[in-house]
Amino acid sequence: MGWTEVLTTAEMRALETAAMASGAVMGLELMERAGTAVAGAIRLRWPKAGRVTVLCGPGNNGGDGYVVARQLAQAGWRVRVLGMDNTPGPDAAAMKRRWAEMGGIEPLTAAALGSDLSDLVVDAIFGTGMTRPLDREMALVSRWMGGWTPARAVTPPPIVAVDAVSGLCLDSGAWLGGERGDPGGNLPRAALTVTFHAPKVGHLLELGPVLGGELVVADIGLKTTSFRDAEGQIWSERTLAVMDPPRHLQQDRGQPLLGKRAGSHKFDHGHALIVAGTAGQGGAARLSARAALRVGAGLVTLAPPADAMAEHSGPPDALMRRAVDDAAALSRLLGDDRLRAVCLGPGCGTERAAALLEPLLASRRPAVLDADALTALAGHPAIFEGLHGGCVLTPHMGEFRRLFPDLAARLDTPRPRSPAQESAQTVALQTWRQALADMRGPLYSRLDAAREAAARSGAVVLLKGPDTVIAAPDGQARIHSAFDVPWLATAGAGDVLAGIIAGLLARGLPPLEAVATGAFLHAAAARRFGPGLIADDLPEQLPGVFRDLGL
Ligand SMILES: NC(=O)C1=CN([C@@H]2O[C@H](COP(=O)(O)OP(=O)(O)OC[C@H]3O[C@@H](n4cnc5c(N)ncnc54)[C@H](O)[C@@H]3O)[C@@H](O)[C@H]2O)[C@@H](O)CC1
Ligand SMILES: [K+]
Repeated sequence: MGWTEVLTTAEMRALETAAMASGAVMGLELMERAGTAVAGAIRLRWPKAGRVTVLCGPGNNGGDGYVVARQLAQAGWRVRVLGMDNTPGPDAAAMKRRWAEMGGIEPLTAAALGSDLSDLVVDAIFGTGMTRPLDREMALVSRWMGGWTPARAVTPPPIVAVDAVSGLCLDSGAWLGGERGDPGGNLPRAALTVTFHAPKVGHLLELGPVLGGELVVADIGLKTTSFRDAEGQIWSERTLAVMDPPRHLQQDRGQPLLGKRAGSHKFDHGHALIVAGTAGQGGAARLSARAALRVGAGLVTLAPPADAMAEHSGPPDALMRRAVDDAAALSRLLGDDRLRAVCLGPGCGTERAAALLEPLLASRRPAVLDADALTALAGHPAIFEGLHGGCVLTPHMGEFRRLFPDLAARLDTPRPRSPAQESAQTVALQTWRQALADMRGPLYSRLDAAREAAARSGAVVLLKGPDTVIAAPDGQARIHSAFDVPWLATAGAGDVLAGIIAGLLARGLPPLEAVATGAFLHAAAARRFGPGLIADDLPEQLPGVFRDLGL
């Protein structure tokens, strides 16, 4: 499967609870499997047994650590364990006792680590239970893992994180207690993170991919536990991420999703209208139009005002042109229902965008609203009210901030857990709904923000970034993390993305699928070109991307 389910920490806890409640598995068994998976991943990558230091926290993450210690010792590693006194969970305490029969446990302090000479460090301090910033001592331990000691900077040994680098919020990918978006000095960077059952949201957003290194998702036998609530409903607020991109594009219930059928007509692939702006601003819309053509829309029409038409006379010749001067002209044009999708915003000018938004929204046509259209929406609440489920908003963080200032502000400020939420964690969870309503991550995430924005606007929202987040009004979401293509951050790349999505909407993809597929194709085009990319190169890479996908 190309799309992988991604869980919040609350969903993971609820899944574990459901599995145990069904009698399918016991907590101790899960912990043994989790620790075994980590030890196995280590032995695969470091086949020669060496010296390892395992840092064990107070909860089940620490419990996993004691299992890792035991298994590596049995495999011939020289194991040093540093742990905490307080291990209240019965499973973790049991694993700690089993390790204590084999070796010692030193107190987990930065001073104890100062002289450590191991080849590898296993970070099993905190995992999905991480709810607040590290205390002073653990912050020092964390800085040691990041290569800092009071005396000097050292090169730390490779770090293997159990579930996450301790300190990372697995719901948001932010560093708990740190400045949002700032990787800061001396944050530990793992060579390998082994997580269980499914990736967590925080592995894919913000600092998650930066600090986590290679991500291995280990099966611990929870796959048969269905993702349903107590009433038997499949939970609909699903988050999926592209982990294994190519395959999901090929088949959709047996039909080729992007391939074209032999004998089809150009109108079978839809007609996209790309609105352009006044003279001097046309490049952006032309990039969008070229992308819509390359992604396979049957017809693409560029619509500048009449006095800017001359500027748009150049290639590609496949592009049609039609002057649209005002709202009335757009209304008339949209009377042709073969025009299946519209792109409004790139190089459009805010005033023109505001004027054209009204007839566009009234037509209920699928539409990508980008750039100047987003600025226009932010300035006209009455127009914003007209957004509908066929609309796609593609803001970068600055535009998102203008459209949803309160949501952006919540992303800036760490939201502490309320005492009620903290205690809810200790209560046995009975239903998915209860679990998910009671518990949210300690930090508000980009996923939370995109979901709320989608629910509020009634449109599909794509929040741009190297960790692109996409949310639909019904709560479904997609994450497209593409930290490997930093050269995609180039002028005009957003215009191309808007055009790709418009082209896919014209081809009849439902909005959420058009947006998720568009984000994937956009990154794949950039990846295929490599460094040195300019936005003009992106549409030209799409045929190669399609060939690579076997379409
Ligand atoms: N949920 C599951 O299905 C499974 C969980 N397992 C492991 O269990 C872990 C989660 O275990 P826990 O829920 O016990 O949580 P953790 O082991 O992540 O954290 C332990 C406890 O530390 C406390 N804490 C949080 N932030 C702190 C801070 N800054 N300073 C001091 N204390 C802090 C919390 O009260 C938390 O319960 C996962 O990350 C994973 O490693 C695995 O054993 C396998 C299955
Ligand atoms: K950890």
